[in-house]
Amino acid sequence: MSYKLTLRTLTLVSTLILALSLIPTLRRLTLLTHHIAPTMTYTREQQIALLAVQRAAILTKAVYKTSAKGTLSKSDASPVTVGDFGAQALIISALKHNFPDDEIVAEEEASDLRSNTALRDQIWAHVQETRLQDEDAEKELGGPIPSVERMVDVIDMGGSKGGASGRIWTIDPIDGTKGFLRGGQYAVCLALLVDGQVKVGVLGCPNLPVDDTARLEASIGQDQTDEGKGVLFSAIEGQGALSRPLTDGPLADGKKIAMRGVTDIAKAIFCESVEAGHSSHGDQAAIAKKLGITNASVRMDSQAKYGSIARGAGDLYLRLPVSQTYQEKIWDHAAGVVIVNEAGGKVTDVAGKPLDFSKGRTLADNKGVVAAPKDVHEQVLAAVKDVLGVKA
Ligand SMILES: Nc1ncnc2c1ncn2[C@@H]1O[C@H](COP(=O)(O)O)[C@@H](OP(=O)(O)O)[C@H]1O
Ligand SMILES: [Mg+2]
Ligand SMILES: [Mg+2]
Ligand SMILES: [Mg+2]
Repeated sequence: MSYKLTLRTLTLVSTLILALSLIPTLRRLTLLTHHIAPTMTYTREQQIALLAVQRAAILTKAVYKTSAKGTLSKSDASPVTVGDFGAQALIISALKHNFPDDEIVAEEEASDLRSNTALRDQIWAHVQETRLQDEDAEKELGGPIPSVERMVDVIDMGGSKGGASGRIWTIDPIDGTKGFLRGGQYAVCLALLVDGQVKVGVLGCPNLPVDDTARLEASIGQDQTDEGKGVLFSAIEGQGALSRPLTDGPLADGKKIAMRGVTDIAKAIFCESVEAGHSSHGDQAAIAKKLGITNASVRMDSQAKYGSIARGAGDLYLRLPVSQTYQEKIWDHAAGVVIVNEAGGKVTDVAGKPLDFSKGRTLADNKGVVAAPKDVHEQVLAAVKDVLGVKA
């Protein structure tokens, strides 16, 4: 009896010792699956980004339909509207709820709203009204912002300096604000940088056709209807690029997109900014001519250009600098670049260097943008260098 008891005690003690000795290994394993798995796949980040962009686009569409868009002129004479502020508030609120430790580089800041309470209240009215129809998805984003004061504070949470380390989200709540005001193209843009590399990108383009195969059309501005319009582009580094309809309801499934194979560069469709002050239409025309391209350029505002070439509606996007001092902003390119790369494209500056997102809020080490299918990028870049060289 006492022998049996000792044996049982011994077995119990040794099982206990074994279990205790396994704890560090088990803990390491859980940490591994917890930390490495999500950051390697970025599925959750993409899901939240898609929903956040979708919700922000619902707001911008509602603002577009109102006559009072509350346009202010910023210090660089560029416009900002109720739509830009409201979309930024909703996106930051969703990011803070899901990823409280991540940094945020966003285009807008709230100082004007602290003195202009009329504009602040106009934004608040839209922010309060905007919900995702899908209640679970709305909950995933943390639900509504609780007060107008909180909304103003949230808008100001995008002031990170950016840089080469850690997780940094970058937001352009309305890219192509001038296009938005004209009824042209605009995009709600969100991307995640990890140690200076773009890992996830989402573009919401309410005025592009849903149909990935629709012919690319110049879109300077017209009265927009929602009929057949609205697309969400997304990409995770190394996992391809997707498009899906941008609706007000539950997220549709994504479809893989790819750039067109260009066999004859003379037949390529190239797109550029509407605004002549944002890129050199003259240099771009000279480059197209050098490549034998006779089709007129397709002019449209915003990163809708990146999305359009990524799905093969166009082929090239040229953004040649107009000024030697202007530095491109990271939020104007991050999402578009990962989407084009993942669709089989290549994006560099005019010197052939990849865009470097690790330099802070701007692409301080780059000048201009040349985006093309991988196979023809070198040929396009040679024409760019030729034209710029001739000018110098
Ligand atoms: N001088 C300049 N050169 C290049 N880009 C400029 C510029 N001045 C403003 N921009 C940027 O051009 C963006 C629009 O690009 P596009 O011409 O392709 O539509 C603007 O984004 P916002 O509309 O978000 O302010 C703004 O950041
Ligand atoms: Mg702006
Ligand atoms: Mg922009
Ligand atoms: Mg903007």
